Amino acid sequence: MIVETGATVLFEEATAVDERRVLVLAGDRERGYDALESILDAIPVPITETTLVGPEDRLRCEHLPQANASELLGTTRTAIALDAHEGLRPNALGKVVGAVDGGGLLVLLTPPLEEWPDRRGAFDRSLAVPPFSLDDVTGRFRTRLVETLRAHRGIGIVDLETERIVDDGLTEPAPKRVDGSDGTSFEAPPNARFPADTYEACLTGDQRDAVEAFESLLEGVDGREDSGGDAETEQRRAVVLEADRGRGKSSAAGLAAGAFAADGLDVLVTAPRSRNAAELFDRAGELLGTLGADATIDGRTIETSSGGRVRFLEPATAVERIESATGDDRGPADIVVVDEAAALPVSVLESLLAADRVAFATTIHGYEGAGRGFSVRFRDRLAESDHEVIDRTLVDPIRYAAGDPVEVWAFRALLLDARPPVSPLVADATPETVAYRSLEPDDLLADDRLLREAFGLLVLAHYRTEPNDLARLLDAPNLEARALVHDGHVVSVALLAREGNLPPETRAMMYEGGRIRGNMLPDVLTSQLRDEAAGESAGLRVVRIATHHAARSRGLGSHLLERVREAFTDGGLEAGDDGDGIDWLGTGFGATPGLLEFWRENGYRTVHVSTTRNDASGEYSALMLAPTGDAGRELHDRHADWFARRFPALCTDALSDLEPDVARAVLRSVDADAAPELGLSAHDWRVVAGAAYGPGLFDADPGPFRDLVVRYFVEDPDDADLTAREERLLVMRALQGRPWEAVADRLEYHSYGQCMRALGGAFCPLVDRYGSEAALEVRERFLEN
Ligand SMILES: CC(=O)SCCNC(=O)CCNC(=O)[C@H](O)C(C)(C)COP(=O)(O)OP(=O)(O)OC[C@H]1O[C@@H](n2cnc3c(N)ncnc32)[C@H](O)[C@@H]1OP(=O)(O)O
Ligand SMILES: Nc1ncnc2c1ncn2[C@@H]1O[C@H](COP(=O)(O)OP(=O)(O)OP(=O)(O)O)[C@@H](O)[C@H]1O
Repeated sequence: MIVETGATVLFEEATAVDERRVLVLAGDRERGYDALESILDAIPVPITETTLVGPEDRLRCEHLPQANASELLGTTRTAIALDAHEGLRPNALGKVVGAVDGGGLLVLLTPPLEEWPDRRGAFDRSLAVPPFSLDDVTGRFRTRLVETLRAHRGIGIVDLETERIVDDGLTEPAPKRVDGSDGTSFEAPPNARFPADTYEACLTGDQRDAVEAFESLLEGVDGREDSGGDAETEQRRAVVLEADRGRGKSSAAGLAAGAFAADGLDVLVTAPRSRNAAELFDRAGELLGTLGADATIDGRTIETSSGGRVRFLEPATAVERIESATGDDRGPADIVVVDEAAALPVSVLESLLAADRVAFATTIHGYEGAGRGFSVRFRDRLAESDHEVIDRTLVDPIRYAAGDPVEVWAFRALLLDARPPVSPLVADATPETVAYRSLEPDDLLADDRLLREAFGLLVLAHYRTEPNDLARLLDAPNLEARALVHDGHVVSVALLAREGNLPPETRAMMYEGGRIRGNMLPDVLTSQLRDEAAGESAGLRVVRIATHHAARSRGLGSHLLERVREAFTDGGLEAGDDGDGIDWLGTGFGATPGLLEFWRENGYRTVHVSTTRNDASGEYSALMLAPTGDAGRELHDRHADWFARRFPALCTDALSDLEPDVARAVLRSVDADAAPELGLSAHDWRVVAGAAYGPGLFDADPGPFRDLVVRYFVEDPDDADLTAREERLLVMRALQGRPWEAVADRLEYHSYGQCMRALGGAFCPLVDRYGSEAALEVRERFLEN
């Protein structure tokens, strides 16, 4: 009874001020469910607006397991209950909190709070990376979470064991407006192209500005003149809406989509799941209703009598339709709208840029959605594209009132807004001013500023840091974090994972196709590259490294890697009880020429390139090793040899679309000792020298040319006889076998013939350097003529 009353009062306060409240039901699980059912009966929330997130479908409302919490992204629910008894995925918590409506309640079902940190759940099992066991996983993330639940406003706590309300969660706020608006009504801007109703439907000034930004997409559509009056140059355009959750960006996109459709235009909407675009379709349908447009709504397709349409397509289908559009064909739509863009892989976003007019709506701190791919990688690609980009940021909250205490709590508990130190604090950092330090989990737990700076740096610099990573940093037994600090502020940070050192049974299991947690390098080297001994030696993988953007290119990243190497190798401070240290350092990352160069400079050498692109970054991954002991040297050497040998075959197959500059940097980062012996026969040499110096043709027998190219790049990476363009030509034509026309076009040779001659010319220095007697004879013969 006490619990229902407490919950009702808390819910009423939430409703009165359009804020959210959290209610923690701590104690026995069955009692928790009993209490939850009576609460849901007591508060006036329809079952259709309630979701249970947990392992079992126990209530009459919608049910989702934590693993599927992404379905809630971008949706709005009045009450959500999250059952954390069998474990809590931090990512799921982030997604769930973001979907609760103003005036709504999040109910957390937890074990007794004092015991919760020590309870191991399903998520903890994912942190128990071999050779570590579940007992090695700690409960610091939950310790911190419980502290924040106790400390923050707006969070009620019920002790189910004593049936006591420990904290009523009431904040007794001053009364305020509850319709989500700031009270203003919005008028259309002068010369607006959208109907005035579109603007009048907006709830904040930010949303109005966002809708206005969409008007720019009308220019040039369907023969409409650009505002500059130049209809010939059809400027491609992109609108980007950024906001924290619940600021009304999907709704702004929906209002614009409705206005486009009323005007007879075809709008294609895509998002990770059709459900994520629910608000967008609701607003579009409502606006068409207000406008009195004759519209039919059928699921995720709205059609208007003026020939307009708003329809949803899955991202893959949308990409396929957009990319297959050719020439004058405008493609599958006049305008493409991408909702929850941050939750889509960068490669998909990039493909969507094939559309002339495209809008992206994305969250800023909501990296609970998918990581920071949008800001970290995609922003650069967008800037390089020929789209004129219009940015709008929506600040004022709509889903819930400004100052909502649950948003404040979620940001803190999951570090959604963690940032690196402000630039002036680290602007003067150099390798001479910084100190190397270990970021021990207990230190991070005790020092929130240190934790925020380190985690904030990782989030900002990487496309895939999420709340689960915060828990990993605090609790995973295989992870270590090290940093360089300047005046106590984190300026460079590295996340390190212990890998390898695996017992024979585990290695055999991997070799026979079994899966293993963590251990990325041994796993790939064993399962894909068929080396059963790969997991034997002990290594340390640099999972992530980042330097503050205000202090890059001063040698700090390299300094941190050097300090890590010293500490973890023979005789180093962190070399372990036996003082023997690790056998190798390693890394794996989305390969770009700059990063490959960074790692090469630091002594790491490539041993593998993935055969598929990384979903989130759209890049191929490079795996690199830096041996620190004999066992590591052996592991490296055999893999470097195998890699150099297989690379040409990969280039005509899985890596046929690898960027030529990445291929150049990959080969240059292979250890020179792995340069393949040239087994060219006298005849092979006559073919190669004949193409370089005489009338011979590469096409007649490409094999010997390929070996030569690999040798050229690997053997002496710092000594280039060829220009960058010639090297790209070697990669694209000789290694990847791309068609002559495509190569000539991409490298801007005037003709196919000129491109063929250039390839022959590019082999001259290679014949000069490596050619056998037979090759040199051919050369002399043609040079004399
Ligand atoms: C496993 C992984 O984590 S891989 C991902 C690495 N991290 C990131 O990409 C996050 C963003 N980037 C960064 O934080 C930094 O640029 C780091 C960590 C890569 C390098 O840190 P820094 O302190 O700048 O390193 P340092 O000064 O020792 O070396 C810089 C050199 O690396 C190379 N380099 C590093 N990154 C790049 C890049 N993106 N593009 C081009 N060159 C690069 C360059 O040669 C550069 O020298 P230059 O600026 O004189 O041309
Ligand atoms: N103009 C509007 N008219 C009516 N309701 C609106 C309007 N704008 C926003 N809302 C309501 O406010 C809430 C948040 O809006 P919306 O989903 O568009 O925001 P968002 O920034 O896209 O949020 P998320 O990041 O969670 O996807 C929704 O419940 C939506 O129905």
